[in-house]
Amino acid sequence: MIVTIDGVAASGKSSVASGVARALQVPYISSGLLYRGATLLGLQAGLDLHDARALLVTLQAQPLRLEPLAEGNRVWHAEQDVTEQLHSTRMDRGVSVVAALPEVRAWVDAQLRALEAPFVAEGRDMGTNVFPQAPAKFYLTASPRIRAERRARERPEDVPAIEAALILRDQLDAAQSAPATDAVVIDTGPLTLEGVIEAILAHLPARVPSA
Ligand SMILES: Nc1ncnc2c1ncn2[C@@H]1O[C@H](COP(=O)(O)OP(=O)(O)OP(=O)(O)O)[C@@H](O)[C@H]1O
Ligand SMILES: Nc1ccn([C@@H]2O[C@H](COP(=O)(O)O)[C@@H](O)[C@H]2O)c(=O)n1
Repeated sequence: MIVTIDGVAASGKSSVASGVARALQVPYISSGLLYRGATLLGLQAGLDLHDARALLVTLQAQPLRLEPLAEGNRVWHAEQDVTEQLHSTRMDRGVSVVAALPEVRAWVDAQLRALEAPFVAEGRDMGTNVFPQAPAKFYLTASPRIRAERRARERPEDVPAIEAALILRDQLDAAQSAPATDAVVIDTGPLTLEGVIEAILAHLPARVPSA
């Protein structure tokens, strides 16, 4: 069984995916972490983030590993856990450039498709491109202001600056962020985190066929 949860930036995808996965007692997969990991390697190597060839050479020479722990996914680079370096304003600015490169997308897709189901996968194109065969698909939205207010509780930045950055990232990610035609779209704005998780669980068939 694969459940996909896609959506716009900071719509709650990873928090919701974690809660749904916990309820189903399966792992969850944060695909965005692989794009963030690729961005980190590019920045550390001083590469032009538009240079797909150089990025791929770096990724192949220094593999990244996604560890889908229930309490929060981790990313390993060789023997080093680099997860804490992946969520910052600097990383948010660079990641959409890297994620627009077809070669990097193919690299991430291959990593994800190699994982053994069952799991809950969250990102932008889990339901459309990576796991189109998934039997249960969801797409999370919320207004930029609400998302910025939520994020401001995690980062010491003001709401308008976060909101502007989220709107920009949504625009840069638009090509890969359309909801699947068979996804259930949930506006998380009026819902609590627990409310979103419950809404998704309520939509799941009692027994989801293997995908
Ligand atoms: N329904 C909700 N009600 C209140 N807060 C929420 C809700 N959903 C998510 N949050 C909070 O919003 C913030 C962003 O959530 P989260 O990091 O899960 O989003 P995301 O879509 O995975 O973000 P990103 O795209 O940047 O990786 C977190 O602080 C989370 O606790
Ligand atoms: N399936 C995906 C997932 C992510 N991206 C890109 O990575 C960035 C970070 O993702 P978060 O989920 O951590 O926000 C995101 O802004 C996209 O650029 C993607 O393209 N496809």
